[in-house]
Amino acid sequence: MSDATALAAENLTKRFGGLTAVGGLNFSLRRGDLLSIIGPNGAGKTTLFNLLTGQHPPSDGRVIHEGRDISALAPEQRARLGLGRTFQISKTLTSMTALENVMIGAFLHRGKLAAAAEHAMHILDRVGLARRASVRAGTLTLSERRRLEIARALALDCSVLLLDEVMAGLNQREVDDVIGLVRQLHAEGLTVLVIEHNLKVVRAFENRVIVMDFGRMIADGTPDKVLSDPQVVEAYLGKKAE
Ligand SMILES: Nc1ncnc2c1ncn2[C@@H]1O[C@H](COP(=O)(O)OP(=O)(O)OP(=O)(O)O)[C@@H](O)[C@H]1O
Repeated sequence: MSDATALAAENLTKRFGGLTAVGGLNFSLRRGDLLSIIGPNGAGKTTLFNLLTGQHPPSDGRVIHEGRDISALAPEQRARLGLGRTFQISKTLTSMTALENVMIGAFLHRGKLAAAAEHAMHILDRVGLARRASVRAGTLTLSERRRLEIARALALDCSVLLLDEVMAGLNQREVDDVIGLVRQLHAEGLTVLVIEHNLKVVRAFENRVIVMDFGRMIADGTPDKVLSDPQVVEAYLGKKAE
């Protein structure tokens, strides 16, 4: 795996009036890294994603992608550079089929309908949804919709994938399946950032974790190290880590 920096935050800050949702965050990811981001409700995790993918302009600091400052770029421009994401509130178009949902993104990049359909089908297969291609997205199960969200991000040929609580509401078997999918995408070379509340998932990934609290990073390291850090236990868990 190359050690080139895929994505970095430099003093990244977002203020909403008097509230600092993200305050002076610094981290750097190499291509092919997998990073979990945890923290209590309101810690600033989704705001961090919004800063990285351009939904929010930063109040201060910079977002660096492959060595280039992309802080002033719009979300679509960042998507074209390879930043793909899912949203906490699904953006799948429920009246369209799974295939059509993925084709929209594929079409943006390919510009020809037949090529977009072929690419979208390939992606549905990659996320395990090929058999559901012609089913309306609104009738998919929650777990399938999460896969579809991921497929929509992949359709934009992303090299960095940001997943915002894709496991929320899934049962254990479904969580295990999505963990498998994320591992597979990571093994294929994607750089992956995962916002996650389920600590079993964070442990399962066995990769770097950063912990946010009140917009700041309070810990950074392996799951074992981070989840036994007294500051994390107090701030995040409010009790002894499982
Ligand atoms: N557009 C906004 N305008 C004003 N305040 C906001 C906005 N977006 C987020 N906030 C505030 O910023 C803080 C961080 O919110 P954020 O959604 O990033 O937290 P989070 O860690 O993702 O929480 P959760 O785990 O509940 O999703 C919260 O206090 C939230 O109310």
